[in-house]
Amino acid sequence: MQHIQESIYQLIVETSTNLPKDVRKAIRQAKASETAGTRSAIALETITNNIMMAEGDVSPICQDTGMPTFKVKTPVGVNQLVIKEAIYAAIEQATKDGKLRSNSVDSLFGKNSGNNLGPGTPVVKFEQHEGDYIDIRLILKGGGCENKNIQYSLPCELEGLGKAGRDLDGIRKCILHSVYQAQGQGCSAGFIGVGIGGDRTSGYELAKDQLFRLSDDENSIPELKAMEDYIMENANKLGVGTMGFGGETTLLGCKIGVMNRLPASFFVSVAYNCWAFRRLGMKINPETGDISEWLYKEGEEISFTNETDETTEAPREVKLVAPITEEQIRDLKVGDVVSISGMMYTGRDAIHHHLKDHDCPVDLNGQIIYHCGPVVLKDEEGKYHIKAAGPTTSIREEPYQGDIMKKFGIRAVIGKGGMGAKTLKALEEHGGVYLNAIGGAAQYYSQCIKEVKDVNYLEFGIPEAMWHLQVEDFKAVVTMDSHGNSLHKDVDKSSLEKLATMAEKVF
Ligand SMILES: O=C(O)C[C@H](O)C(=O)O
Ligand code: SF4
Repeated sequence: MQHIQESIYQLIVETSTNLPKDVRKAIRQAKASETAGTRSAIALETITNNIMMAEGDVSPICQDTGMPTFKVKTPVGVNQLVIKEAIYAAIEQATKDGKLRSNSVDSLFGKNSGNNLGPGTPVVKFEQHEGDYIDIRLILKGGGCENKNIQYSLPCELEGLGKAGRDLDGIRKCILHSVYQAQGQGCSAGFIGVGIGGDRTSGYELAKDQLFRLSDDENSIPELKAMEDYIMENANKLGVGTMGFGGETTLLGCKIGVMNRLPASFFVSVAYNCWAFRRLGMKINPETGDISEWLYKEGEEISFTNETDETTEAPREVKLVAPITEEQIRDLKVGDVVSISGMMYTGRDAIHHHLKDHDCPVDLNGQIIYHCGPVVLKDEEGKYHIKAAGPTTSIREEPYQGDIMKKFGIRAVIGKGGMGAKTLKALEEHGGVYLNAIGGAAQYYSQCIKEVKDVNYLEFGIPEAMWHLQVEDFKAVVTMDSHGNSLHKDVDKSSLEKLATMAEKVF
């Protein structure tokens, strides 16, 4: 098996940089269903551009390269320890080469291991099979969509839908609710894997296993096929849309599996995966370790074309260069597009937590904070280069954001998925704005970053450090303004109303 490490390295690189065909097909269909010129259509344009850029540059589609999860099937007699070692070595190499972000963090002390190895990372599951080849599949599932996974214990009470009982209709309600509760925060439109039954652990495992199915396969259980079709049709009526901007496509795929349960338990577990659904696999020759076949790659090439016939009026575009004045911020309204040039500073979980009771090494008065944990490489001269840099989910900073904006005079924050009532109030009082960038579009934004000027707090690890970025024409949409308006609040409300129309029994 002398080539096994190289084969696994290729699997990791390809998974991080090149979306499988069934996923591309679903995204292409979503794009075709949106009216050109709408916010969702523009977001999908950025997403499809990003997919093509990542493939062309062999760079990560999204900066969050997730929890690497390997499923390995071996013929009887193959040494699984050798495969495990090869996986670890390939993971380390792919991290060094900027194909994976260092994502393994000590849960007690916050230290990033730097090489994506550590207790529980990566996830590797082995099974034996009757085949004469090694089957290795990999999913790179990011943290933002992982946070939107949800597990229901039936019977339960669901907002909008009422009581969900221990029957098919109760399951239907849970699945619809799971899509509603994700809103745009898991970078919708998403794919869901659903596990019915099991215990809390095996239920989630079953849900994740569904993500290894092709998104256009057919369920062999008629009841579940009917449920998958129903969910695809009806979840897309919720109007959450791409990135929670509203629109026609909220769900790109739904796969449901079932297993037995205990008499006292009835779990419905849902694994939510963002549009950047990175899943590939390969068959490997157990003698040499060479790749004999790629999985999830059958069929014609799926590429994307750019629409030009805009039928809706293009949104207003405002140019911003920091430091920004309160007057400039008060002029911005939900729906405006801003194009930023000049400086912005990254800050996410660790920085927000730190700044709440510390000073900042840079003057943030009038400045822009970008919720982003980039992939960064250092060259031989010691200069940093951004390899991928899309936004992270902003709601995690909800407890701190308003106070920090006021304390340091920050005028704008960029992130994705929107923020809550506390931040909205602070934006109004202080004169601040929330800007939504397109989640997962890490290559698209990385190309707007012209230089890394400096970095602070590198001891928090690469994703959590404060990177000083010089950008040019970095585009984002105003989704929360200083006049009390929030697109996220509006979409949540209207999608909950839609959900409530689906309360009646169907199955
Ligand atoms: O950690 C990140 O960069 C992003 C994360 O996957 C998210 O969706 O919030
Ligand atoms: S930022 Fe969005 S696209 Fe990237 S991993 Fe997180 S949820 Fe997925």
